[in-house]
Amino acid sequence: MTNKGSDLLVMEHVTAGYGEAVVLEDVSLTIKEGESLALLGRNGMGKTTLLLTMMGLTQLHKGKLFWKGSDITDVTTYKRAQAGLGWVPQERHMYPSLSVEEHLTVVARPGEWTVPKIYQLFPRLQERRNNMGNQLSGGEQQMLAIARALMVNPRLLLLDEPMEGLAPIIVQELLGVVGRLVKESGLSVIIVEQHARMALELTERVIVLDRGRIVHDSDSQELLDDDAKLQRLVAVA
Ligand SMILES: Nc1ncnc2c1ncn2[C@@H]1O[C@H](COP(=O)(O)OP(=O)(O)OP(=O)(O)O)[C@@H](O)[C@H]1O
Repeated sequence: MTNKGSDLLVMEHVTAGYGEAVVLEDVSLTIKEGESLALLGRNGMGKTTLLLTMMGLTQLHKGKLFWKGSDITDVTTYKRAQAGLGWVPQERHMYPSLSVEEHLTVVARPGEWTVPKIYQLFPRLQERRNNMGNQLSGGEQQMLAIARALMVNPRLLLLDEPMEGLAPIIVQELLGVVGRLVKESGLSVIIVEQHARMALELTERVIVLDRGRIVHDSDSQELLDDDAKLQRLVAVA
């Protein structure tokens, strides 16, 4: 069960980008405890930039960010991660010389998520526990990337295109895991995904970005039920 509750992350009138270049324009967004959000939009519309901005990895031009009510606008990425923002970037950044289990233990922080609990969620990682980072398939690497972020015991998990480049059978396996995370863990999750319907089926709420602005915000089911609108917003193949 999700635990709908208080505001977790609040962005107020955020304008951000890279150096002088503005990518996000006047974005205001509130993520609540336990909420699951699909972040959709065509290529280059600013989805990754929005996640990077939450982590403090872009140039903020205007606006403010709050985490559980505290102003984190000027807080470093490291401190944001410690406070509970867990980022799973598109590039998976595995270490060839660390085993699967070492990837998990080096980042572990006290909390609900432990190695045994991770292995329950990802039995495949338990099977591969002694494999090195460079001896894993793409799907296993993605599972490990998510598992590693969970070991930090975040409150909000940011998943940037977790299914990208994976074989359909692995996508199904990963979908099952992410679905369980979203529905059972009480964690807040934001999923950036090119496969819009897949993301909508996993989540409760959706926002769509168009040229750096939020142009749609609704229940995920509502957008799933309105095919014409979904086509217009994200040009689903
Ligand atoms: N490091 C960077 N420096 C300058 N501009 C960048 C940088 N990264 C991305 N951009 C630009 O920011 C805009 C938004 O990119 P972003 O990656 O956030 O989009 P996206 O919606 O995640 O797209 P995609 O689905 O292709 O990943 C694009 O115009 C892109 O060219």
